[in-house]
Amino acid sequence: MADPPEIEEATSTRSNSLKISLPTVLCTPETSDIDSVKTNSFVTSDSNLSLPSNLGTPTSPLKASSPMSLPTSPFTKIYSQSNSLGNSKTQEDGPKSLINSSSATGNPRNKCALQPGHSLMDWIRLGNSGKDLTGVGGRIRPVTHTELAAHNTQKDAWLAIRGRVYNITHYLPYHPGGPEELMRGAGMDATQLFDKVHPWVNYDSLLAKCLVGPLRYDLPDAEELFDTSSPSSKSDRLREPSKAQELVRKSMENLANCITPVRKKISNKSEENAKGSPPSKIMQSLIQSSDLPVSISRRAAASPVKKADKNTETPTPMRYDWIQTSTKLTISVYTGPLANPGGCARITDGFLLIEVATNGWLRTLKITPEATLQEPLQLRVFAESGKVEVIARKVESSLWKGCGEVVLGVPKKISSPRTMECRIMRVDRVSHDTTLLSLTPKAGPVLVPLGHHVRIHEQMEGSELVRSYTPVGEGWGATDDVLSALRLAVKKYDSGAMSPLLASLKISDVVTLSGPYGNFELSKLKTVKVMYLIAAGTGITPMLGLVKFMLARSNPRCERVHLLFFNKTEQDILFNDILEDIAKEDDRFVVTNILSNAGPSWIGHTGRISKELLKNIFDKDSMKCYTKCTHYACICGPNEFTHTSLDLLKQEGMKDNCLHAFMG
Ligand code: HEM
Repeated sequence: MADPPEIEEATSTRSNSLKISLPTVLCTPETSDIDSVKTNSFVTSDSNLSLPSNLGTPTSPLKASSPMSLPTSPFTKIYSQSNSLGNSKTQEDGPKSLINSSSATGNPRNKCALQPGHSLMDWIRLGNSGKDLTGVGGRIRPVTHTELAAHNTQKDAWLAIRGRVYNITHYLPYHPGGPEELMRGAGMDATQLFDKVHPWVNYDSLLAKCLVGPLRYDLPDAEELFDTSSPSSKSDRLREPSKAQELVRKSMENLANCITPVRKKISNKSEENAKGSPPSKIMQSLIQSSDLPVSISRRAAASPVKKADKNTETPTPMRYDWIQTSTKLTISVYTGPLANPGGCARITDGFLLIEVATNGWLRTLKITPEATLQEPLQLRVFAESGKVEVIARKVESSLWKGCGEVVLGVPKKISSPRTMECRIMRVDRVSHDTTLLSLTPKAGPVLVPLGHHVRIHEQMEGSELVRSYTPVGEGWGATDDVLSALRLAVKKYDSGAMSPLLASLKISDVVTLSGPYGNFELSKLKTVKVMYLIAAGTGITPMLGLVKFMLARSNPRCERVHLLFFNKTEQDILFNDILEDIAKEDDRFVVTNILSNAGPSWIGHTGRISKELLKNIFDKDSMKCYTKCTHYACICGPNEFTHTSLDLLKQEGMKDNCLHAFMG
């Protein structure tokens, strides 16, 4: 699913002679040779060109001596005062003094050799790949000091600088000073530490995709807020902002910092920009050279909601937002935390149509883009925040004034599932009898809510055969080169009516799908920290998405996911390697395989689901439901297996509210 790399390593020269040197200095061995460090990013220059926030901070308007002498690194703030050592570097110092070849700390340089594949360009590529680097689904939200402090391990590290909290977990191996150095700032407000080491580093560009949200000040207790011990007279206290006012001011400032539209930071003439003036040519070429996000909408709009009928529930308003690079337009639709949306997107007669379904309601967005967009569209969801993202490619690479005209449809109640023609794009084998079919709907990508399924319809001898399949999502065996595909794991039963037919399907064949179906409610996992997943055979498919969702969620952070996976023989265990890899990487995930027909070499559990087995594997006491439960169990497999499992879990003290059985 990664975008093709659009950025060239090192230096790229544009037709207007603008030379943009990307900061090879961050990855090259150190040298005192002047020529070879000319690409060093610590240059000072003097003109009033401003970069978008991703290229320069608002507090440090980019200065260049001429349009031709732009700083070599868009990722490093230009500094013309002094560094942490007090070494003044002004333009008058001449070219030599523009080069900073000493350590930020005053020690000999202690930059680390980065592992292969961890250069700055690799980091930018990762940022552009669509991977969620925030770890919280990409939705900006306030973070308290207490929450920040909890994220202080190499596997889960957050840090705050100037009121913004960033998830630095993914950046650790890319940090030129080494992960250990960066970890010194983990779990805390690292502004001072950062400024002490390298105040010029443009952290907000580098970590733009890692932004979690503004740092919220924990509420002080009443005594502290209304400090009565102060000897100052009332009039004096009125003049000084109170602690409460100061707290509100700081929180608001941090929040504004995080939500200030990037567009505003593109230039000092932000208002003009907001009204629609496109960035200058120089800006355009800079932006195009990196394909970083350059503008987002000023305000998210909400969809109109039908007048509430007294007796019928009404949908919550849908908000949307957009962001662009020179080559892509991304529309984000916010459905709310754990709303578990379904949806689809397509381009029809030049319009971009987006449909989003939650809670039985369908909402539509019809966008008349400023210029032509092309397929294939990419559609994905951030399950925790409920954000749906549609990414469309621009036919011609340029920056638009806006995303185009948007018409929000009136929400409609969904009456029946859709039927769609899908083309097979890939066929991958995942076990001796199971194939993974990657299908793309002809009309455009479709999003199936987590834990929901689709049905395949096949005609055979005049009658229609129907089978249910839960899409397995990305990263489960097939390479993810088919954008927004539905991936279905189809097990072949030799005596089956339909599965042999499906197993014989080839690339380019067309099948009819309907859906989505299901009654799984993701919102029931709102407070869940411990998840029990009990699956048999292909009943593993709905569990896969849940494993990934639970391990990735941050609020609350999941403590444990325990998968009990029942199969006949060892070779029947689907996605075994991947599950094992996840368990190796994340000790919160535990897989227990149980075989009913184990070979002589099997040393694991055997048998069928039973009270004894559950007692052996699970901590019995932790399964009991009390008033406020933070655990949940999901079951999927043949009917008899599902019913037995449900009964056993209830006997162990689990209540209906904490149980879900996936039934085809
Ligand atoms: C707050 C805790 C941090 C510490 C203790 C730290 C420490 C260091 C150290 C010791 C170096 C090597 C400096 C040298 O001698 O050349 C370095 C380099 C660097 N760090 Fe950090 N760092 C921190 C945070 C960050 C953050 C948040 C970012 C941005 C995302 C960042 C980006 C960089 C870059 C780009 C360099 C290379 C700059 C150069 O060439 O001098 N660092 N860091």
